[in-house]
Amino acid sequence: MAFFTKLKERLFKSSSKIEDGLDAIMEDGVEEEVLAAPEPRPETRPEPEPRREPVPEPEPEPTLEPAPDPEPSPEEIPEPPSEAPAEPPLEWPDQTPPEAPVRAPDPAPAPTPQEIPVDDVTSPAQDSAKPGLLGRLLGRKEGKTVVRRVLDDDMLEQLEELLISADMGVDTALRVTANMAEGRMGRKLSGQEIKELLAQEITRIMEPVARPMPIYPKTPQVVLVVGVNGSGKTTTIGKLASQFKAAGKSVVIAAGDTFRAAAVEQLQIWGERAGVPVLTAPEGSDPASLAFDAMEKAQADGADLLMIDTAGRLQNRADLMEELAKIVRVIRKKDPGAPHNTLLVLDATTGQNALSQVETFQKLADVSGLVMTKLDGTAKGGVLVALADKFGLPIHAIGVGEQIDDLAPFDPEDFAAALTGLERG
Ligand SMILES: Nc1nc2c(ncn2[C@@H]2O[C@H](COP(=O)(O)OP(=O)(O)OP(=O)(O)O)[C@@H](O)[C@H]2O)c(=O)[nH]1
Repeated sequence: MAFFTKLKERLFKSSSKIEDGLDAIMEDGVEEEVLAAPEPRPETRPEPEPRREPVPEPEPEPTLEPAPDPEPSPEEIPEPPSEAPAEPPLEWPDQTPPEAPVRAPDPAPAPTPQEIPVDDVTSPAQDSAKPGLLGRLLGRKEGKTVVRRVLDDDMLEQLEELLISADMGVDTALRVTANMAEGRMGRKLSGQEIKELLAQEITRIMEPVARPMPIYPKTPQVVLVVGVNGSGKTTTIGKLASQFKAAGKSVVIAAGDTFRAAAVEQLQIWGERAGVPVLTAPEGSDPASLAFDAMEKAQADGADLLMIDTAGRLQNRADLMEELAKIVRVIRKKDPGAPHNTLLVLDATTGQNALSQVETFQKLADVSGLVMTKLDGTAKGGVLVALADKFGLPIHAIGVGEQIDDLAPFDPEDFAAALTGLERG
């Protein structure tokens, strides 16, 4: 699926964080596996030689025998190609800020040089630049050996920490790992199996909330769009308007954040792009009055949808609550069932903060669904899982860029695969 590829590329910061973390967890616990397993190289040569000792010539010089090169004590096996001694582990954390992973197709965000070495370097050089303490083991992994690790308490704890660091939140991370472990403790799992299990759990949590915004037969359908400043309300309205228009719906937009001239201008630009009329009011005028006018126009024009932008000033919560309540009161004079949807737009880069925004806006308005923006370029995509787990609100769409077509329906399987770095056919 084309969008999956795009999503995976865009979500790379999140996915590579979890993916790299999973790789590190696997490699961290794999010692016993590798030691007990293949890689006979170093052993084969040395062994045969010592047997030459009992040769003939029981003459002098018995001392020469032990001297030769062999003597490969079996304990040394861990030393593969002597590339990366013990130092790289110390360097690795410095070079690798929290996010900058290895697979970085996206040039915009992290200006770090790690982006380039991506696929070109398939050699040990790349491996040794990976998670530090594993340098030695990685050399060995080159072969076709499947690395497995026993699922034990230690590993579960590492998984929990990884998911928490990926912004899934403590409760969700614990639940996810507990489910992953159920019936599997003590079993040896490969990295691929772990990714699959994790993706499966994430999909399970996300599936019930993956619902497109419902479209009702009654028109105009009024969509109130709320969210803090900068969360992406304007952009999302523009993208949604464009999609609805492309689907044959007629749309009207009301620029309800009348206190910010810049916000109104932005919305007008998006309206132009989408080919949708944008109703505005003088700066500082009553947003409810604009909403009322917009409602009249939408009804008069026979529009299918009216999208109302709102202010996002959380600093003055009481004012904002009153403002939103007034908008609702006023449009209900025209249609008692309005607004039919109240979309809360959340910025994924705020991570755990998104959770408190949902709580706050649920008190301010009757939130009916979420749109999560800026999933591109953030390592905090895991917060969606926490949101789904905690609130169960429908996620109607996700924003993965600033362009008009960078809004996609939320697909739980694609998302889970992208987040965990699971390859999908
Ligand atoms: N990368 C990325 N940027 C986004 C996305 N959605 C919105 N943005 C950017 O986020 C910034 C804020 O978006 P707006 O749509 O203006 O946010 P807003 O909530 O309307 O903000 P106010 O007008 O201040 O209330 C803009 O620079 C957008 O281009 C997204 O999905 N991905």
